[in-house]
Amino acid sequence: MPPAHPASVPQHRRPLPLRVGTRASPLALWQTRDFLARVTRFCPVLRDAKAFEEHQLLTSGDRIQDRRLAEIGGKGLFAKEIHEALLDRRIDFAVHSLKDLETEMPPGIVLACTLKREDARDVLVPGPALAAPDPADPLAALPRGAVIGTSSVRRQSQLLHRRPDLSVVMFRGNVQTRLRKLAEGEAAATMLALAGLKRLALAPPGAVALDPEVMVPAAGQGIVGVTVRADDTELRELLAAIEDPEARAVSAAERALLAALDGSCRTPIGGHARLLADGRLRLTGLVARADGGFLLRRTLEGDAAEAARLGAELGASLRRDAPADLFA
Ligand SMILES: NCc1[nH]cc(CCC(=O)O)c1CC(=O)O
Repeated sequence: MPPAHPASVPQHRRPLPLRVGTRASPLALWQTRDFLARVTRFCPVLRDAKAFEEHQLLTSGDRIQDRRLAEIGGKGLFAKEIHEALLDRRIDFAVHSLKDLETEMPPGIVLACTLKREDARDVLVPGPALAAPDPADPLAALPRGAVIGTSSVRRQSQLLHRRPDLSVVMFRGNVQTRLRKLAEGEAAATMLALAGLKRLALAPPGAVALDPEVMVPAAGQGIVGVTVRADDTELRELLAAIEDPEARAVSAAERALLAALDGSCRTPIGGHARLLADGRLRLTGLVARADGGFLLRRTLEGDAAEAARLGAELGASLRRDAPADLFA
């Protein structure tokens, strides 16, 4: 799809500023400001310094720091209060990390725009006591019995499947908090999304990216998504014009996979799609047990125009062949 010509962007007659909702973490703020910069490049009438007003919102996911997301209700927790602000008309649109956004939007809210994907891979970050891992096989290099900090059941299951000798301690908080815990020796290494590190211009020494076939990323990882009220035609048109069609296709596949598998938010699930040179789409899905004792990974290729159908099909196939208790 060719990028829409700027002339097709609607003139904005509505009162300014447009109010943008965001979480307050450094990563969320970076993503929000990057998004606003894209909008103003595309729509010069919004270049005015007073065109946007940033509303930082505290979500349940930010408040609850002592438990796994999987235990307290999963993804929706980073978006609930933001959805409420949209529906209450306290904000006009909101910027999210797509991987923290539930697959089904609440009534009245739509995912209007997905931005160009940053690197979707996870990285292994060694703490100060560890030698830099071998980039060819980073997980093999971890010392026997080492303690790895993560609170993601998806990362934990894939790590323990490969290395049952390792143990895992909970690491929550934003990217900076987790790096501080690592520096303080709470774990020998941790795993983070490369996208977050790149956006924050952080390059922890020894960090190595993990092959997405070895550590299947989360659905939507590295993609920023923007939500608006379904009835806000004007903003929906503007946002549709700056959408990245490739990000829309891969996220449609990954999110349909997630939706098809989503029996319980405690289930480790991975989903990663990429567009091939011939316009086809290749999707890898993973479902596992948190302790790594069971792990099923499958790949499917199909027409990128039918990304969501492909995701649903792969999700159904994984679900059929995984133990039923994973979806209880
Ligand atoms: N769950 C927190 C979160 N949500 C999005 C990112 C990274 C950026 C992205 O995936 O777009 C992170 C940090 C991490 O997982 O290390």
